[in-house]
Formats: sequence, C-alpha cells, structure tokens
Amino acid sequence: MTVAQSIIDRLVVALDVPTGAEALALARTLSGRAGMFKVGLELFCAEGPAFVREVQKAGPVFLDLKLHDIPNTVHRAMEALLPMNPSLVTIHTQGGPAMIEAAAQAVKAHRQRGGRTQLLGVTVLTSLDREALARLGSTAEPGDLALHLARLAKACGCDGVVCSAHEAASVRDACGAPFHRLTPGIRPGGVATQDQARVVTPAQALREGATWLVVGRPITQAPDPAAAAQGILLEMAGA
Ligand SMILES: O=c1ccn([C@@H]2O[C@H](COP(=O)(O)O)[C@@H](O)[C@H]2O)c(=O)[nH]1
Repeated sequence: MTVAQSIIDRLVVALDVPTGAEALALARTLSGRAGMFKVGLELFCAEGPAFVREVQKAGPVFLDLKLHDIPNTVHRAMEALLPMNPSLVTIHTQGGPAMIEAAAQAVKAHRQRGGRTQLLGVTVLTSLDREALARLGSTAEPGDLALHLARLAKACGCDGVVCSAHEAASVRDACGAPFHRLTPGIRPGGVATQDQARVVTPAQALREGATWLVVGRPITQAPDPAAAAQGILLEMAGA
C-alpha cells in the first residue's frame, strides 16, 4: 500500500547511531520513508557540521542539540549553527525567557537573510514522569508544566515545541495550530518503552494533533529498518 507524501513528511527518523557512515547508510535505506532526519548530540559531536550537509543530500535535517545556557552563549551558538540551514533546531525552554528570546532573535535574523530554519523549544523531556519531576523539585504534573512552557516558548518567539503527544492537543488548543508540536516518545504497540516515560503509539500521536513524530530505536534498532518505518507509516495513514 502506498502512503501519502503528507503522512511521510510527518515522520522524523532519529539517526541515533555512533558513526556518520552508519547514519548515512540508514538515511539512504529510509529514503522515501521519512520526511526528515534527526541529527542529535551523539552524531553531531562525532561528525560535525560537514556531516549535516551530507545528511541533507538524503533529506531535510532536524538538528536537535537542545541548547541550554546563558542567553549570550545560546545566541552565539545558534549563530554558529544556522549557516548549516537545518530545517529545525532546538533549545531547552527551561533556560528561561531571555535565553529563548536570544535564540529566537538569531533565528529571525537568519530567516531575514533567506534561511528557512524553525526554532522549537523542548518543554518537558519525554523521559521524565511525575516522580522524576518531583526529584527535580517540581510538584507540577508533566503535562501542566509542558503546557506552561509551550505558552512561554510561543511568547518568546519559538515556532513550536517538543512535547509528548499526550500534550499535543492542549498545546495546539492553547497556542494555535500553526505552532508546531514535535513529539518523541513514539512506541508502536508491543515495542519496549526503554528510557521513555510518556509514550504514545504512532496513530495516537497523530490523533492527538502532533505535527511531526520523532522515532528512533523502534526503526533504527529493528532487524529491517525500512520495514519498521513502513509499518509506522501505515499505522499513521490509518489514524
Ligand atoms: O523530550 C524529548 C526530546 C527529544 N527526544 C529525542 O527523540 C528521539 C527519540 O528516540 P527513541 O529511540 O524513539 O526513543 C531521541 O533522539 C531523543 O534524543 C526525546 O526522546 N524526548
């Protein structure tokens, strides 16, 4: 069965493998079955900016470095990243309003020069549950905190947030549909949750209003990654 391009475009595959060679092989294997490839800290630290340009030959890149530092440092790091022209970049919203605004200012200037990067703020990591937040000193429910941080991200100039799909509908309702919801923590039925705490199935994530689904290990560690991606796309198509 063929899957509509509009569904394929919403699947982001996290290339969380140790080497550039493995990541490029995976990206080529998955060509036509993903709308974007995520390059995260592991790969970026190992391979650097030239590698991002290599992956961009296989598809648009989500550069997920989750910057979190004082405003000046994040602004300058963002300025250094933007010439790669990734489709999406991330910061941690818990860096605070001035830090988010500093990142947004750099992205805005990049777009005024013709760039196309969009800025997403990470709300509450999908690996965190209520107990983990309590140990961090917060009495908030993860969903409530994620919604609060999404409102802050919007007010400070982000184009969307990273959140669990459990929160996607409330973020959409509070911040508007054009404000993106990129949702990791995706697990097809029967697949181990591993270190993720707030998980949903691919179909559920789409029904909840996720803009993009980020999937790593359920595809990259599958015996046949192309077949695993196809299975997820079919589930998304039937949502
Ligand atoms: O809250 C967050 C933010 C980012 N991620 C990233 O998404 C992928 C998920 O990988 P899986 O193997 O499908 O669990 C990974 O690259 C994380 O860095 C996240 O999981 N949660």
